[in-house]
Amino acid sequence: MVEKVALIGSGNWGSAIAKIVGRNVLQHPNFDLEVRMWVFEEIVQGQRLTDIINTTHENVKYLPNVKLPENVVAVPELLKSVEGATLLIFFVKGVCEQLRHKIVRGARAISLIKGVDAGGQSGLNLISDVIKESLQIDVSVLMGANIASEVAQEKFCESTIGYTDLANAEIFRLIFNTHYFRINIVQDVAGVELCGALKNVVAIAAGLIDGLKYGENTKAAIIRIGLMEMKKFAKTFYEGIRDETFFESCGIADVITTCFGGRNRRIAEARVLTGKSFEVLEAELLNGQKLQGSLTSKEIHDILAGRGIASE
Ligand SMILES: NC(=O)c1ccc[n+]([C@@H]2O[C@H](COP(=O)([O-])OP(=O)(O)OC[C@H]3O[C@@H](n4cnc5c(N)ncnc54)[C@H](O)[C@@H]3O)[C@@H](O)[C@H]2O)c1
Ligand SMILES: O=P(O)(O)OC[C@H](O)CO
Repeated sequence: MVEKVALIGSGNWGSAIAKIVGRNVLQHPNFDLEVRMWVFEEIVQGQRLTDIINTTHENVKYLPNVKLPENVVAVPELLKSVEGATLLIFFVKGVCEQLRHKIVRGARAISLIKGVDAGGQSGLNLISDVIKESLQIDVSVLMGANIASEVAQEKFCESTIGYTDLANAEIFRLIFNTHYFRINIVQDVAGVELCGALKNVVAIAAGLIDGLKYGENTKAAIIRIGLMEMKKFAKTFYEGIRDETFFESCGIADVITTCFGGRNRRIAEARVLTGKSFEVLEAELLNGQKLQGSLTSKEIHDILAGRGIASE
């Protein structure tokens, strides 16, 4: 079977991954050479972003100064972007319902979205489960210590795929793995995904203490306590979470990178220094990129409060 890849989303991370996947499909047999990337259309410098990407091969708004492979094609229509696709890579949530009954039989998906879906019986849904239920397909996840701009510059890092179906994990490893972006796979979707979501909460805490100038000892304590709380949260809500997952790139490594280099840390520090709200700072400082951590913090707090365990 010929595999065909579609990227659903084209922000900072989506574009960095487009560079990797676009190149990798050219290296392996049995892959369609065209990789479609769904772009939420917007006008940038008087032109449609899709036209800019398809002529300059650069996402000038979300990943400037990085060339994308020419076989990555920006598509503004969601349904057209997934036509014939057997491997779906998600960067945005909230579009699955539009894809219901519209994807090819035998397709598999992977979510690179670091967040949760506040809903379901326990108040908490994994985004991978939302995708799985909407599309009735197997869904893996990829999370790790991966600041997009550094990955796009081909600086060495690692990432973690959490899987249920080993064959699907292996095919996704094939399209993501490079000498500078090294993939490890673990059979723990919930553990890997919750690491990716919860590290953003720890990043907000790290940014706040940077703003308060508490110093490096306090930050190290926040990182250690944060990691322990991530583990406790994951084990409270899901069975089968593996301790080892927290030592993968998606665990300790992502907590470290995000507490030093990420957008969430930066905006939380600015929150203390300026007194402005997270929403205002997101709009002022991120040029269209999204801040996940403040939203996830609130969702996680509400979920815990709903169970009467927020104080833990
Ligand atoms: N940026 C990173 O370094 C990084 C690294 C790893 C994981 N992630 C995660 O990947 C996911 C995607 O992040 P990103 O950095 O690619 O995105 P981003 O924050 O750079 O960009 C936001 C994206 O949302 C799109 N958008 C804006 N309004 C929209 C709307 N109404 N409907 C649909 N799309 C809309 C924009 O076009 C853009 O593609 C997030 O969950 C993030 O936590 C990011
Ligand atoms: O810039 P942040 O805070 O969204 O973090 C980016 C990545 O998730 C780090 O792995």
